[in-house]
Amino acid sequence: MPHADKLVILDRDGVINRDSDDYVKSLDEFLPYPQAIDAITRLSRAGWTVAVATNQSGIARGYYDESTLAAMHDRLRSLVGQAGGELARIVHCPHGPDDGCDCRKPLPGLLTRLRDELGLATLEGSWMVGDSLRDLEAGEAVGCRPALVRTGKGERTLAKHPALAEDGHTRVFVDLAAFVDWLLEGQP
Ligand SMILES: O=P(O)(O)OC[C@@H](O)[C@H]1O[C@@H](OP(=O)(O)O)[C@@H](O)[C@@H](O)[C@@H]1O
Ligand SMILES: [Mg+2]
Ligand SMILES: [Zn+2]
Repeated sequence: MPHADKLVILDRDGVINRDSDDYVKSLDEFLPYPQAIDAITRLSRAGWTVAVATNQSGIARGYYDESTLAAMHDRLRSLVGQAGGELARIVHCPHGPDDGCDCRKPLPGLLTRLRDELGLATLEGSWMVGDSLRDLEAGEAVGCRPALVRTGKGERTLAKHPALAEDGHTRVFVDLAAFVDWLLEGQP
């Protein structure tokens, strides 16, 4: 049974796989970082629940479709599975900025969906790991602890919002592997 204090919610592009300013539009462009696959595996094998919450406005923009996205996520699940790990859920927002949905980060709709689907009463104390401010804002809206990684848009995020590194609340890591190293070190 998942527990909020042993749940890590990951942004996808720029955290799990290479991001692109031109969007990740095909299975060939979906390039998971090996360190991220290993990190997810280490987390899940240590008893943590790992989920993914990703904005995919490229669908609304017509750059790719749901079946292409599903193929990327099948690839991701199989890479993690082959490494001995597990992803509990992958949820995405297919909408565009002007669609007025409640699930496009920084709105927390993807995270409350994860909370409900995982049968949790709250996400208080869970981790939200992202490369963009909107990821962290979505997490904090529902009580998640924010962690920023420097991969993907992370360096750009820090350059635009330098206070994130000094706010004493947001943890900053070079990549997902470094976050998992830190998180698991602190475990009994
Ligand atoms: O980082 P996550 O949430 O997993 O996914 C981000 C992607 O959906 C794309 O989000 C877009 O933002 P807009 O949706 O155009 O604002 C751009 O930042 C793209 O570079 C990026 O690939
Ligand atoms: Mg991202
Ligand atoms: Zn949405």
